[in-house]
Amino acid sequence: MTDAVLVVNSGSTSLKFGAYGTSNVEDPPLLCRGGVDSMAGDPHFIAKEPDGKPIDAHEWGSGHALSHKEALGYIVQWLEQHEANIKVVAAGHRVVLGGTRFEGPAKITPEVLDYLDGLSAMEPSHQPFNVRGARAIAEAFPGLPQVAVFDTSFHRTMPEVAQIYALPKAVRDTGVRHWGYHGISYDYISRQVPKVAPGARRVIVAHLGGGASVCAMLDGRSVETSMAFAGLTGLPMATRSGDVPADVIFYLLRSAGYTAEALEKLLYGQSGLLGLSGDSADMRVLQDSAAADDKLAVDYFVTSLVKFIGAYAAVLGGLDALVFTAGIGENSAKVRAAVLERLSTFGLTLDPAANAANGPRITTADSAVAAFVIPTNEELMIAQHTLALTRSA
Ligand SMILES: Nc1ncnc2c1ncn2[C@@H]1O[C@H](COP(=O)(O)OP(=O)(O)O)[C@@H](O)[C@H]1O
Ligand SMILES: CC(=O)OP(=O)(O)O
Ligand SMILES: [Mg+2]
Repeated sequence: MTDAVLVVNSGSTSLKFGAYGTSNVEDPPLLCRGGVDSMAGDPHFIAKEPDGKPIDAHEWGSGHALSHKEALGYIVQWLEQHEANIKVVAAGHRVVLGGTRFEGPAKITPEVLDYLDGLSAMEPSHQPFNVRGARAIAEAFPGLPQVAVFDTSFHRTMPEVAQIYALPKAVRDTGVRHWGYHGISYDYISRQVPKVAPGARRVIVAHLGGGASVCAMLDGRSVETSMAFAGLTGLPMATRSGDVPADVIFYLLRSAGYTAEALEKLLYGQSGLLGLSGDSADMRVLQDSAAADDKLAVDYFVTSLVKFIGAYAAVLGGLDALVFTAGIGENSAKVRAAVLERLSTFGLTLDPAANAANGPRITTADSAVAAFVIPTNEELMIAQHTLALTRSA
C-alpha cells in the first residue's frame, strides 16, 4: 500500500484531482491525476499517469449533470478500484479565498468550512465549489485530515496601499479589499524563478489560464496583483470581463434593465474573450482566426497585459524578469510574441525560435530583461502544504 495525499481542485464546472505519494515532503511524487470536466452538461472523466499517458476515461453523455459530490464519489471509487495500492491518508484543497482569518494553509474542520462558505458571497465563482469539494471528501472519508490551501495567502505581503481601495474605512472593514488570486500558482513560480533567473529581484509573472492575472514580485514576494476583490477583475479572461469601470455597472443596473443576477451572469460568463469575439472563449481558436472580432479579442487581451506589465515595472522600479505561465502563458507563442514586441522599450528582445519551442527562456542572450515560460503546478504546492501540515500534527 502507498500512502497518498489526494489533491482536489474543485471548480464550477470541473473537478480535478491528483494523488501524491507521502515519502518526500519536499517533493511529493505524483502517482496519478485526472478529473471530471463539463460536470454541468456533458461530464467526462479522465485519469492519467504522471507523464500524461491516459489510464482510463468515462463519459456520461450530453444532457447528463453531475453534482460535486457525485463527481468526487466517482473519483474516489475509481481510485479504490483502479489504484488499489493507493491509500488516501489526507486531502488538500485549493480554496480561492482565505478571508481575514487565513493567511496561510489551514487544517479543515466543519467550523472552518462554515467560515469559508460564508465568504462565498464575496467570491461566488469559485469559493462555494471549493467548499463543496471539501464537504464531499469529508463525507466520503469520515475523519480524514484535510487541508485548505488559499489563493489569497501569497498576496498578503502586498503593501497596504495595494490591498485597499479608496473607500471609507467602515466599508473597508467589512472585508472589501484587494485580495488577489492565483496565489498558489504564484507561490510555485516564485520558487522556480531563482532556478532559471538567479539574482532576479524584480519579477512580473503573468498567469494566463481560463482565469488570468498578473503579479509583481519583489524578492519572491507579491507586491501588486491584477485580480482584485473576486475572480472577475483585472485582465480580461475566457468568459470574465476583467476590469469594467464601476460607472458602467451603475448605468447597466439603472438604465439598461439589468438585475444584479443578470449582470453577474453577463460579467462572469458572457464577457472577456467570448464577449469580445462573439465566437469563442478559447485562445487556441482566437489566435489563429482571421475574423475581425477574434483579432480584436486577442488585441484587447494583449493590450491589457502590456498595460499591467508597464505599470508593475514602474511599481517595482524596473524589471529583471518576466514569466508566462498557465494554459495560454505556457502554450501560446503568439500571445507571448505580441506582448514582448510591445515591451521592447523595456529592454525585452524576443527569441522567436525559443518562443516557438515554449522556452524556457524566450528572450535573446543579449536581451536586457529576460522572459521565461515556466509551467505552473498548483497541485504540487497543495500536496506539499497538506503534507507539511498533516505531518506536523
Ligand atoms: N496551445 C494553446 N494556445 C493558446 N491557448 C491555449 C493553448 N492550450 C491551452 N490554451 C488556453 O488555456 C486556457 C486554459 O488554461 P488553464 O491554465 O488550464 O486554465 P484553468 O485553470 O482555468 O482550467 C484555455 O482557455 C485555452 O484557451
Ligand atoms: C481565481 C481564479 O480565477 O481561478 P481560475 O483561473 O482557476 O478560474
Ligand atoms: Mg487555473
